[in-house]
Amino acid sequence: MDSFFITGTDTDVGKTYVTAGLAVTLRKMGIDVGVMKPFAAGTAQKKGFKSEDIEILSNAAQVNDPESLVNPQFFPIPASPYTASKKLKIKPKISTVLTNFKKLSKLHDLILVEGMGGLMTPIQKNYHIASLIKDMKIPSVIVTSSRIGTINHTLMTCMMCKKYKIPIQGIIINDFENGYPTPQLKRDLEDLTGVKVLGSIPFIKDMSDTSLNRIFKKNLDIKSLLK
Ligand SMILES: Nc1ncnc2c1ncn2[C@@H]1O[C@H](COP(=O)(O)OP(=O)(O)OP(=O)(O)O)[C@@H](O)[C@H]1O
Ligand SMILES: C[C@H](N)[C@H](N)CCCCCC(=O)O
Ligand SMILES: [Mg+2]
Repeated sequence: MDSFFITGTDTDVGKTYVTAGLAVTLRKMGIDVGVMKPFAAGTAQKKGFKSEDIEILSNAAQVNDPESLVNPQFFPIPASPYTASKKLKIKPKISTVLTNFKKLSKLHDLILVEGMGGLMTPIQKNYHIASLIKDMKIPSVIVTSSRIGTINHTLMTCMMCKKYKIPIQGIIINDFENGYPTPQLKRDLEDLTGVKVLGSIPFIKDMSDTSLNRIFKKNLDIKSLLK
């Protein structure tokens, strides 16, 4: 069963929320889901995982994989690995990330890998999130918002995926802020990109398993995701 790299049009577009919802829904279908966030950045949590994203994803997938495996590198400043590693004079651990991904793939049926920022977030000078997806040899899922302006961001992201020859399994609209009506946005994005929109996720008030499973089963074409 294929793993997926959940990328997005930007930071804060909802990759974590969408990946968590997918993890719960696939787990409830009996799939042994693993999660990974190769690189994370920001203010480290005082307890548990440094990255809040990893805490959310591990809870959603109900896995006990160690932090060192699921999040090989955490940068304690809110920036790309390229910027943070220059500032902190440390090297991004790309080979560790790829080794860990292989290890996780042996432990679970599939891995949901969450990116960081957008597709062209630099990890080092000539190596971006897009390069990492290529090296992981897995298809992408693009999370986009419904905000006015999302069409430009989504088209650029799809074009760069095509340039890097990264397969796109589908686009997921994260409709948590007011913007375009989602049926119109779905129609326009599919027409403009030729990529299937797998569905649209509304504002999520309750991140419980029951709530996420209900919302994602109702709003997403999971069959197309897994085909
Ligand atoms: N569907 C949603 N319902 C409610 N709030 C949402 C939703 N999606 C995103 N948010 C809000 O937006 C914030 C950013 O979302 P999220 O952390 O998923 O972004 P991200 O793309 O994972 O960012 P990063 O690049 O830092 O990993 C969340 O903390 C939450 O407050
Ligand atoms: C700290 C933030 N929430 C993300 N995790 C990192 C976003 C990197 C963005 C790089 C860029 O400016 O494009
Ligand atoms: Mg995130």
